[in-house]
Amino acid sequence: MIELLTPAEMAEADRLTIAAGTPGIELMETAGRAVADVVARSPLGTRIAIACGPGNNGGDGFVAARILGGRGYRVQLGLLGGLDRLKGDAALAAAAWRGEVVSLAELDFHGSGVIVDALFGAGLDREIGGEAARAIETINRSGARIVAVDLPSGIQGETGQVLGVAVRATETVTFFRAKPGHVLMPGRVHVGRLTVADIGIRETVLERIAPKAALNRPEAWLPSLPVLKVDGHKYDRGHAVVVSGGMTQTGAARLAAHAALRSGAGLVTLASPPDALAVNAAHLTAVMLKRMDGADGLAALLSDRRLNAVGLGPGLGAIEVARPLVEAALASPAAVVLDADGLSAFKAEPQQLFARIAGRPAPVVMTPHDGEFARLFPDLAALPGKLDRARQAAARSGAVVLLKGADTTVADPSGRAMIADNAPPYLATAGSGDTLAGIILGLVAEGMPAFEAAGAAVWLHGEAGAVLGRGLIAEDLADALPRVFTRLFV
Ligand SMILES: NC(=O)C1=CN([C@@H]2O[C@H](COP(=O)(O)OP(=O)(O)OC[C@H]3O[C@@H](n4cnc5c(N)ncnc54)[C@H](OP(=O)(O)O)[C@@H]3O)[C@@H](O)[C@H]2O)[C@@H](O)CC1
Ligand SMILES: Nc1ncnc2c1ncn2[C@@H]1O[C@H](COP(=O)(O)OP(=O)(O)O)[C@@H](O)[C@H]1O
Ligand SMILES: [K+]
Repeated sequence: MIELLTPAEMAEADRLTIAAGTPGIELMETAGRAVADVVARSPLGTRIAIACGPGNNGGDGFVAARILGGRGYRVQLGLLGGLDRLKGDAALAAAAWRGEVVSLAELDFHGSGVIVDALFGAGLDREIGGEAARAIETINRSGARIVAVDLPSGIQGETGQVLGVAVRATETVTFFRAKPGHVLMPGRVHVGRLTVADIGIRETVLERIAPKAALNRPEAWLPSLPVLKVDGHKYDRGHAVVVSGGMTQTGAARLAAHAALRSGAGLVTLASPPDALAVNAAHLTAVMLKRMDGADGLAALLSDRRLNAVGLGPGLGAIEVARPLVEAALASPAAVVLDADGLSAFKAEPQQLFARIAGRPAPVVMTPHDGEFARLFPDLAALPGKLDRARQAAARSGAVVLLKGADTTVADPSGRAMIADNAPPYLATAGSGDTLAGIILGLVAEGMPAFEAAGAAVWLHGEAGAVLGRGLIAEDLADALPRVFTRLFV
């Protein structure tokens, strides 16, 4: 598991380490050295400008300046505010710097090959303006290699939001663990290449801090992926149902059904309204087809408990059609994956949806994009942090919430969360979300717990996109899964 620490959790890691006997200045020395090591990938002779802020982020900058100067680099250091404003470890680091200290405005950004951004890190707590904002704009226009200390200044560590203006770094060096703001958008774009440096904080502090957010990597969910038994049977792998829309909108459900079969369900049945049976029949092979007469038909189908997971929403249709079907699915004992029209069907009365989820024995996974999210959670949609949005939505609804995008975030009602950073932009194509819903459904049908299944599906979907490359269409994604699974196990 690769934990992501909020700035507050990182400060706690710092505090616990200092309390256990490592002085703060030692952590700062190691942090500054890690920054210097990254900067020193540029050849000797490169001019280096170091922009320091008034807190400990600036302190790291002073340490890096001293180390780089000692290695023979030509270093110029500029400080925001006076030296007398520095406190604690930053003041100690500044006292050890023997070179000149100029003002930020005097720093020769344009004549430098590398700029070290040590203005603000974890302590940024408001919009940047004035002299610091002007310096950041100049840094961004400089054309130099930009190495940010901890976070690109202006990026909020918890949310990845830009507070006013933010450095666009070539590389960022952070300490101990990445922060959510390194992977959430737009932070990730400002971070550039991320190095996570060991500064001597012990792993054991994580037991005390118990962070609840992690990077979406196989370590986060692989232990929950069902292991196939040598003597296994398809009936051991679950039977998923996908509900089709009417005659002219059947493709989305078929994409999901196909993906569910690829991702793990032993059997998949497409439940089709009578008018769409012929068109569905013409397009299905391994996926089975069953006639479904409205919500009563779906309820009857799902009364067979072997059908243990149902997915609905893609192409489901208008509210009058979609809502009774979703209600029937939620009244069944099956796990439910709700997407697209299945979510929008409750936009006028989201509480009705949450009331139906509450107390269900089987899990519900909801997979909104931003638009669908805003329909169900209008007040949460304005929150600045995607992690916070997903977590609060999960807590309110009782479902696992998967909030889509380049930084797809999955959260469960207890606050556990994972953020993905492996999705290539060509995943943004029609039907891609339908496929994702199907992948989740297949994994849940196979017996994977819902939170882990949602996380695994996002990662698999992203990897499938990466394997296929530019030009992919949604139809290809599920068919790339065997290759992704193979890579997962070698
Ligand atoms: N934790 C650890 O383990 C380790 C942490 N380390 C390092 O410490 C960093 C965190 O240091 P930090 O807490 O001193 O905060 P930091 O980012 O320097 O900024 C605070 C200063 O900026 C100011 N300020 C804030 N916003 C502003 C704005 N918009 N516009 C203008 N001013 C603004 C604020 O001023 P004030 O609010 O007092 O006016 C305050 O002076 C962390 O990122 C890492 O690099 C390492 O040394 C090793 C171990
Ligand atoms: N810029 C992006 N980079 C990576 N993945 C993206 C990006 N934008 C969207 N996606 C992904 O593409 C999929 C689109 O899903 P969705 O919006 O439901 O589309 P559709 O309804 O057409 O299937 C989601 O998995 C989403 O996370
Ligand atoms: K910084």
